[in-house]
Amino acid sequence: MVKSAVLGYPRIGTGRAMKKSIEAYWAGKESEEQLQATAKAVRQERWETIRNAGVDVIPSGDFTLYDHLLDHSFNFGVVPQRYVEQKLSPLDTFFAMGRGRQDKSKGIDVVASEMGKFFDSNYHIVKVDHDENTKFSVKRNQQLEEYKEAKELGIETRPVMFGPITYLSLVRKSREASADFEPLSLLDSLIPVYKEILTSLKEAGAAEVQLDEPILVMDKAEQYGDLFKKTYEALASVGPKITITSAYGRVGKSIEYLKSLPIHALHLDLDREPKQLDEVLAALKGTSIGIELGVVSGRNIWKTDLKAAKALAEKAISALGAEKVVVSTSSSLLHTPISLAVENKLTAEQKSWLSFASEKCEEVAALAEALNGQEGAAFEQNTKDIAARREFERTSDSAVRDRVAGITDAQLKRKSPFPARREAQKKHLNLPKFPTTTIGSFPQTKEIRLARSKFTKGELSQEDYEKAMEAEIKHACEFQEKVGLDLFVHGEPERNDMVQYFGEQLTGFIFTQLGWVQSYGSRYVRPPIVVSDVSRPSPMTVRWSAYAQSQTSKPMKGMLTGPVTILNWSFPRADVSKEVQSKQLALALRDEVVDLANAGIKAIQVDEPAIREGLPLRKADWDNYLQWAVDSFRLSTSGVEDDIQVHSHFCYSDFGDIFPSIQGLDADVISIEASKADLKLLDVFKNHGYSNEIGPGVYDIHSPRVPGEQEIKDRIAAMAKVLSPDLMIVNPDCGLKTRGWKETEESLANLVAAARWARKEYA
Ligand code: MET
Ligand SMILES: [Zn+2]
Repeated sequence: MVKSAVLGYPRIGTGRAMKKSIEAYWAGKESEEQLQATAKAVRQERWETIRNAGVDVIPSGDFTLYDHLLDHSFNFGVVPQRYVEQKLSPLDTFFAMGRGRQDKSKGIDVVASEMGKFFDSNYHIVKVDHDENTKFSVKRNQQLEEYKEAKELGIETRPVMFGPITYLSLVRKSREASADFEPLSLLDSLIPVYKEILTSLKEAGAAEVQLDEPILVMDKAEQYGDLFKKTYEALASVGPKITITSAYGRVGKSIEYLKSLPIHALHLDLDREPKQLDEVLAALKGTSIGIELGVVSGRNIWKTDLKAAKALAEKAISALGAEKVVVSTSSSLLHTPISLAVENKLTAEQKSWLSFASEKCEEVAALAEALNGQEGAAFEQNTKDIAARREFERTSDSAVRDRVAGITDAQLKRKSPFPARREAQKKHLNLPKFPTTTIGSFPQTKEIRLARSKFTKGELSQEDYEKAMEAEIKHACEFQEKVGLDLFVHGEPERNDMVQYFGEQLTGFIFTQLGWVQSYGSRYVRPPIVVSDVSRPSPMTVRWSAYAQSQTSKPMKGMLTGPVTILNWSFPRADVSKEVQSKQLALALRDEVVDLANAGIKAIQVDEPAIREGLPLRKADWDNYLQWAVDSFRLSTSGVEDDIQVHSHFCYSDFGDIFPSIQGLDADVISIEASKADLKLLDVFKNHGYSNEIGPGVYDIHSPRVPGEQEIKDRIAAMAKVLSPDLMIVNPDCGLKTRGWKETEESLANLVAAARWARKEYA
């Protein structure tokens, strides 16, 4: 019998139940008991959904109130001293590690742990500090708790954890650690903790556990044979049967050592990397290791072609036998929305193309059934739906296709090189040294959100909506005058989201109403879905930027989301390459950039925060990606005269790997995140000699904490050691939409004061 499995499920709850409850708890409006009750109900709902879909292997232990990597650290008792000192309750300590905490009246002031993108997804993990003194223990046995909780509901589950090697590969090395310290060196002291947890699970009756080792899809894991051998020999001896999962890519050469581990099964991501199956089957043949086939995508929302999946699975069955084959999701389903059933604005045709988390559960179940000889109605319907989608894919916009095919080299280049552009821009913009600016968005208050949602629902007329947005933009301009910033932004009040806003105005996208996907903590996004060719019927932002410019004599920075980011933060179509989709977007944005310049906007920022996360996980795949990603950005920004200052923004500072590409974007100014990360990361700009202007963020915007003036001065001074003061601009790490006005005003006032100090200091 072939079994079906699901690796993990969204944690956000129907109706965004968790977000509501967690944020109410933070605001002091809900008690810890109320929050835990919501969490328990959501866990029950998840398990029952998966079980009712007919899935055999149901995950537990993958729930979290913030981030599951943070849970691991916290559960292992890894709580850095700065959090211990705050003397908070365990739950508040956990949240402080995730998002920082400031309560001046109580003397509480602690910054969050570093956040990082999770593999090539738009999900963020919380990377807790580790150093050579880090000790592990079982402070909280979440896997056991959840396993028992499900069992009480009559549901047998497979507990899930990160495997120890991935855990240690993802956490952060603390600033206090010695230079040659590597978290992986803690493996020997972590293994006993895993043994203890696995032993407890076995005693509680768990037959199987799932240890997620996505680090296996990275090149470096090919060197980890000894680590895997040591770890899994130790773990196999105590616990339930172990399935190792390898989501987000291919296991590559690591199969050489994986095939001799004492494990029950190896999971493969066959959505991303179907070609790896043959090699892996050949390696596993003759061993006792079974295979779990991740054929239902955990990353995209297209209906699985069950016929094709069945053919792959049949290969595995004939190589290893049905008893050793499980059909599964390619990764946890946490990257997909919960259910299509609640979407009532999508047409029946559109719905027939798609599959969200709960439908994906039905897919794995239907696939297993078919493989076991009962091709049911669901399978038959799937075949019809897939055929209809293929039919739709054949209809295309030939004007868009032709324009992409006709892209010339000249369209990828600004008129003059940076030094000449800089002179032209100096005259045009008239900014001081250490110019201050922000990354685009200002606080999105309840009133703004209400106005937008009323407008969407038709409860607010176009005219009143525009008035409301203009009032907000006017307020943003007055605010910036008051705090004394130099390069203004309009504040983005009209944007529900930096990708959705553009998608809604372009052809080729569709939108869900409730298709929320967790980005980090209680922040969820609703990625648009690219379903056909993309073009721009009319200007998208010019109206707002021009209005903003009319409100001030300071230069206004136009604000666009870049092609690669729009694509990476959407669900891309599966029938056309990402390169083509990105270039279609780039051409649409190019027209917008030109229109903004014609409307008198002198600086234009094209945000590309997602360019790095789109980087393929395997180095061999990088060049191809970087080529089209950089070309797309250049295509979108090179249609304007030299005096237009092109900015770009990235929410990270680790450019070591991709420096030449960042330089290759040839933006006049880039802003990056730098306040939380190690300033050493800035060395790469010095070492490679970055030639254009740069604004390393001087304070963290993910936390409500207000940075002191001295703190920002120190930050600028430290940065000025690495970067040329002549080329530095001063800005926060990222946009301010998640913040409140009060803390924003205090923070920016300190930022402006620090920049004024720097002008004198480095005169
Ligand atoms: C995630 S990057 C965000 C950039 C955008 N312009 C903003 O300020 O919100
Ligand atoms: Zn950002």
